[in-house]
Amino acid sequence: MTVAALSDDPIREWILSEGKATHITKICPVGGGCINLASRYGTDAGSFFVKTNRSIGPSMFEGEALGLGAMYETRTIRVPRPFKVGALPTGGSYIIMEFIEFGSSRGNQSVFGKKLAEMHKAGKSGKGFGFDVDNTIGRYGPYAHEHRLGYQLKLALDQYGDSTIYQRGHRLMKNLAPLFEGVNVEPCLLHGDLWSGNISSDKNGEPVILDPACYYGHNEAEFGMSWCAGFGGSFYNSYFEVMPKQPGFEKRRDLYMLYHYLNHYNLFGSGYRSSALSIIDDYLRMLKV
Ligand SMILES: Nc1ncnc2c1ncn2[C@@H]1O[C@H](COP(=O)(O)OP(=O)(O)OP(=O)(O)O)[C@@H](O)[C@H]1O
Repeated sequence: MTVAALSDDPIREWILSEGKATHITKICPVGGGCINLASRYGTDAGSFFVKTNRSIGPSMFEGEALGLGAMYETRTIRVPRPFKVGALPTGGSYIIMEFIEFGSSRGNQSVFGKKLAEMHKAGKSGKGFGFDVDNTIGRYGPYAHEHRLGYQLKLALDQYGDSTIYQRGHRLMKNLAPLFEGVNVEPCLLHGDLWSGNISSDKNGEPVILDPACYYGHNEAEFGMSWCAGFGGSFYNSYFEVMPKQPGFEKRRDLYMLYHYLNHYNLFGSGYRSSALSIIDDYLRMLKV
């Protein structure tokens, strides 16, 4: 067996071979991200956007590339096309993707709603719920709530010893059926982490979404971050023209937010606890359980 030597600079190597550039004109840092180092590689074959991470192996970027690729293939909303993920010789990993020239605004809300709905409609799963890899937001199986909510509840118990959240959350999970009466939940391709930091527009004003945590799930779960996404009336109106609103949508809205509040509680601490607990308590009261 021959083992290919890890190139000194696999990013450069890819750009100058499969990337079809003959030379790299300049490399500029791109600000904004907190976790990874981002750069623009300018070449005679156009620009490439590259993120590197010094400590984590390629798995995180593989998840990102699979998600971007799945969304890209729907040919609906604009996302950067992923090109290559690999390991760095110094440890860590990189992702190379299409460079997008961003515009100054977030773009037209009603176009955004329509395109997002088109993605949900086109991105149907052949394999049920979940995704091929564990991405940064976590895995999800056919019993969506048990997997996603159950995972966050267990984390709150293990991490903070929060048995109140854990027990009440489980009581809610066992009693969700009335919220889904008459609803046909089909797995759709979701961005999975749709808040304003991941929503932008290109220089033509076309909406662009970035940094996904994709999975196949109920389309309504995409609005679980709406408390920091700023979706307005025109966004929802055009969304529902393509993906009609299902009965009981309003009753389930907080349930899908609960997952993200719990995730924030687990990641960032007790500031998010009361929001999560009050959603759980409101449902327990409403469902009389
Ligand atoms: N495909 C792209 N083309 C051009 N610029 C991009 C592209 N993707 C992201 N950017 C810009 O690069 C910066 C960092 O990107 P991003 O937020 O994806 O990095 P990150 O470190 O993975 O994210 P975060 O820390 O927010 O989780 C942002 O300012 C973003 O606007």
